[in-house]
Amino acid sequence: MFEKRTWIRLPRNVVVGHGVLGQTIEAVSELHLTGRPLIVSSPTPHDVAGKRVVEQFEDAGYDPSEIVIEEASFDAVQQVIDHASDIDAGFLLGVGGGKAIDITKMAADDLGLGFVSVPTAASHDGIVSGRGSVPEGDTRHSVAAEPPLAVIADTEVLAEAPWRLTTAGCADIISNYTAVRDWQLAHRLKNVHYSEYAGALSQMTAEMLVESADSIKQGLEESSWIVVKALVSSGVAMSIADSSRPASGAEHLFSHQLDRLVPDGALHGHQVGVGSIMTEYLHSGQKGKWKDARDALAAIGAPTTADGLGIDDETVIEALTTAHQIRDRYTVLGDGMSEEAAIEAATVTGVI
Ligand SMILES: NC(=O)C1=CN([C@@H]2O[C@H](COP(=O)(O)OP(=O)(O)OC[C@H]3O[C@@H](n4cnc5c(N)ncnc54)[C@H](O)[C@@H]3O)[C@@H](O)[C@H]2O)C=CC1
Ligand SMILES: O=C(CO)COP(=O)(O)O
Ligand SMILES: [Zn+2]
Repeated sequence: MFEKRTWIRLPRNVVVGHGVLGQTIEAVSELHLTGRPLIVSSPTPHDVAGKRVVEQFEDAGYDPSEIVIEEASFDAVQQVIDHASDIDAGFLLGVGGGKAIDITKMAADDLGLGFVSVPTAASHDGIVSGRGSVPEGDTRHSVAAEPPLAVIADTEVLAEAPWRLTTAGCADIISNYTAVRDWQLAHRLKNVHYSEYAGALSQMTAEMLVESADSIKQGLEESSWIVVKALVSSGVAMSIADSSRPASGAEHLFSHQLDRLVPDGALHGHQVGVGSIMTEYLHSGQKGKWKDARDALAAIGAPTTADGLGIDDETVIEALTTAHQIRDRYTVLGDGMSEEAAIEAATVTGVI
């Protein structure tokens, strides 16, 4: 008997473009959500977009409530759950960068409520995904979470965000190359399930972004358009796979480990980008494609070195040699790199 099943959860409305924040009510009312909206944001996103979202709900006769979270943690998720329960929220909107959006989607999952994603930066590909990623102690939990029913990505808001957030989003996409290579390796060596559709979409998204590098320039709203569409596409790949595998391999393990070692270090996208230069080298050796990864990152102005991340060489080596411990995900790091091999990889690729 044929027993395979797949259940792909995707947003119904993906609204991207100049000024679309002003269409929040329109995009949400189509979803037939009822009850009080709870708007979750962090301090800056609250100022640049959250307030406007709240005002729109007030003007439209809803009774919105809001909460501004300060950090990405399980405590913050709990704060949102408690607040939503206190006010008897009907649905949630996450307004901000990757952390605010992840916290909202995890809280929505727990509460069994609908969730709408309102990114204020094109900095990460969790905009659409049904995964939430929050550190806890020594580990990183990427858990199934409520995927957004709608995404409202205003390119005017995204273009006004600091440019480094956009280059971080580009680097998060460029890292899909190595993520897919790790996934294929895990499939061959460990029989991990591999989705051809999700793998191909993730890879194609990275290729299209790299091909558009010339049009990704500071001050051009068009750049935010190109990047956010790639982020959406990468998130869809994760939804198809029902896993972050298409967009998260060893380069992400490296970044998650850096987050532990240097809590206020560099942006997620920038860290995974530098990680992918080294893991590409580990996959294909000195004559392999690591220079392509480095050049693609350099072309859009993302860091390619430890210095560029503002992280010292020793910490890079420590993160590389311990990254395999962060979660049960087989990658090119196998059961761990020796210190000598890590120094070699980081030195040959010019990261340190
Ligand atoms: N769930 C998923 O599938 C994914 C989750 N992530 C997670 O997302 C997080 C990284 O997201 P980021 O956005 O890089 O970090 P973040 O959410 O900390 O944002 C970075 C900074 O940008 C600020 N910011 C956001 N919008 C702004 C604006 N318009 N103007 C000025 N400042 C603004 C934020 O306040 C924050 O200080 C990580 O925790 C990562 O693990 C990343 C990719 C996928
Ligand atoms: O950052 C991500 C994809 O870009 C999410 O991956 P993680 O599962 O490693 O948190
Ligand atoms: Zn990422």
